[in-house]
Amino acid sequence: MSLAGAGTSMQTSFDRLLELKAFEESGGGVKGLVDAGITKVPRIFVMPPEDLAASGDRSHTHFKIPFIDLKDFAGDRSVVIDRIRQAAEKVGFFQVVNHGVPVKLLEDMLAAAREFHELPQEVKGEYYTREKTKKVKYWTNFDLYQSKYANWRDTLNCTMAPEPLDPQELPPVCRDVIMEFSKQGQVLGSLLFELLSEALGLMPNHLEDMDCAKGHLILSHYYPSCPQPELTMGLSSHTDPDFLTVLLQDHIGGLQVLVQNQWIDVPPIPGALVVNIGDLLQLLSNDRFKSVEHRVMVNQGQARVSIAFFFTHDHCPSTRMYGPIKQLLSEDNPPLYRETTLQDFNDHFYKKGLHGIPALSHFKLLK
Ligand SMILES: O=C(O)CCC(=O)C(=O)O
Ligand SMILES: [Fe+2]
Repeated sequence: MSLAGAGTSMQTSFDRLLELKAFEESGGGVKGLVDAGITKVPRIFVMPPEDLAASGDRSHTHFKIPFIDLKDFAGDRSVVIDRIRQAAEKVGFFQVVNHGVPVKLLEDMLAAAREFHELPQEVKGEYYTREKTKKVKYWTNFDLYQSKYANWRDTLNCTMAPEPLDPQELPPVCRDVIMEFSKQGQVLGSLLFELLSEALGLMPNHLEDMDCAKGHLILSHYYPSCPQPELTMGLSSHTDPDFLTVLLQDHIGGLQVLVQNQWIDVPPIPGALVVNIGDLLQLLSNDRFKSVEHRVMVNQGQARVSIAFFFTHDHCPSTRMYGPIKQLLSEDNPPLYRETTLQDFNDHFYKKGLHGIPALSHFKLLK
């Protein structure tokens, strides 16, 4: 395979397509490039400096991503709900501890994901696919052909619910741990949707009764060490196309959130989980809760692993319509979005990819 390094020649869209195809046909993702010993970032990954730049000067901000101890919830529920409401309205992100998922399971999940991505290519290559109907997909850049720049990241994408996944479909190195993580994540999801419902002033079961916790994907991401981290990104700036995301990150760091036009680090905290509001919850809450832009920087030296637990439905056609929740609307707060099915929302998002106009604006009602 020939993939030219950064800055070797003028780039044409024809070149780009050829290079994307060569990358795809290699079947080894970004990790495969690194294992092959590349010393320059191939052109398909190179982002212009303005897209890479940190907006604002981070050294002047003391802002910290909210940190919420769910243990307090047993004592004073309203305190936890207030904190969650503030975080969901202002930042769209918070970290939780004492969330009920055993810390040992978190460690095992990260280790198993790393083990999968570090398997020899001939072994993990069996799972490499872009086939939409497959519930277990190992791939790189879900939007490889749609987005302007490829990201420095590979993913094992598992659709776990609502239709149960046959564990035999999962790679043996991470089979048991993914099944257990799915079970425990589901329990935490129910609790979070309960607290978020109350934070919106609704009955505790409101969001779960709308099937927000019914489906989930587990995305095991691997961000290989990068020879020129100043030229590319692990994951471009985006918002999540789901109701809610629970993210487990390892100790390396690199996740940043855009708060008041400044990129703020989400520091790894052992045993903690990062929670963020997705586009669909912003839509349901009529913009009260915010689905906020975030991105992942890469580094030279260490590969990073993260596990994103996406609450949404994939592979599950449902005619259920999702729009701003009626109880939250009033004359002063008219609906900002039209109703959509998850199928339509997902189709729009996957056709578009990560870059460009945010998916939610497609569903916005014209004023
Ligand atoms: O790897 C991370 O820290 C973030 C992953 C993420 O944002 C996503 O999967 O949407
Ligand atoms: Fe994300």
